[in-house]
Amino acid sequence: MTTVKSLPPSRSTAVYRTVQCRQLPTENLGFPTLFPLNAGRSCRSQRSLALFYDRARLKAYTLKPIQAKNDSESSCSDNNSTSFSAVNETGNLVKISARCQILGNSTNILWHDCPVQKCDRQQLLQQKGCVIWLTGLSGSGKSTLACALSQSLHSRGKLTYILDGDNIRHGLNRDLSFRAEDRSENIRRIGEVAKLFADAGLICITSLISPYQKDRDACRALLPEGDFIEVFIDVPLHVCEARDPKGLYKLARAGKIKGFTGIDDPYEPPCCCEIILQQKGSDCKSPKDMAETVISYLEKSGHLQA
Ligand SMILES: Nc1ncnc2c1ncn2[C@@H]1O[C@H](COP(=O)(O)OS(=O)(=O)O)[C@@H](OP(=O)(O)O)[C@H]1O
Ligand SMILES: Nc1ncnc2c1ncn2[C@@H]1O[C@H](COP(=O)(O)OP(=O)(O)O)[C@@H](O)[C@H]1O
Repeated sequence: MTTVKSLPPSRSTAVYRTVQCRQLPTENLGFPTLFPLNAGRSCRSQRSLALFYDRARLKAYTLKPIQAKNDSESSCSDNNSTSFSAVNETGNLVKISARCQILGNSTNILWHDCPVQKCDRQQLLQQKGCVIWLTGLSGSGKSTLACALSQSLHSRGKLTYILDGDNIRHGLNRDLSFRAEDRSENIRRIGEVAKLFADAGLICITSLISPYQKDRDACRALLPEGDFIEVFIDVPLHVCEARDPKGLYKLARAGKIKGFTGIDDPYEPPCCCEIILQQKGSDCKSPKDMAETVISYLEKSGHLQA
């Protein structure tokens, strides 16, 4: 039977949010089946090393290589979650459930840790890093709210940064279109960047249509519990269309833009988000009032202090 190395016994029954699996050219580091079922044969090698870390307790240990005995039933399901058995330092068999993630096409990459960690940066900034994810139709007021929120938090001495879809499509994501797979890639990349900003200790505000639930969920899963705050700006299509500040709805209705969200491309409203800012009839709160609603949430959630 294999043994688990460097796995703190007190943590051994925790639910691990992410498991990164990769192969190393090292014998005796066996973790054969912690891979999606559709992974290539080479991924199932007996020489795979499972590296796992618990994002919720990032400070305690970031990445610990383990040796583990795979469970006979263990394999990643479609949503990449899995459970497996391992033997902890005290020799007890423990069950670990995890999300697993394959490290793309790269090989021989290990996590590098720094003694200055997220909690140290948060202490310096006197705030907690998080992502405020604004989602809604074009013209619903995402960019306006993002600015109002950033201004209001800035005036309270809080460090924020806005990732706006329009702007990022000028640079990092200039290669992406509005086809479904490109929208997903747009969200995935921005989700990863937002995660880095939150890890830096900033309050990162994203302003993207982000029309698909599964993409927003995937970004949520990148962050520790409570640090992804999804805000749905729930403004009816006819209101957004009447605003039409860029004239895009008009072009979409005229068939000059294909695949425009809300017209001939879907928008999936969040099924469970932290905050809904709703426009009721002709009554719409001012951007400043909406920002206050979000700030009250941040105050209660403790993100405005270290
Ligand atoms: N086909 C189509 N559908 C929707 N939106 C379109 C389209 N083409 C261009 N635009 C403009 O691009 C802005 C949305 O970019 P996002 O990166 O937020 O979109 S997405 O999240 O990837 O769906 C969006 O900006 P906002 O109005 O700020 O939402 C539009 O101005
Ligand atoms: N709370 C609000 N009440 C009324 N009008 C608003 C509000 N928020 C934004 N707007 C207006 O709606 C239009 C679209 O806002 P914008 O922030 O660009 O939306 P989005 O980024 O979602 O496309 C702009 O003309 C803006 O002035």
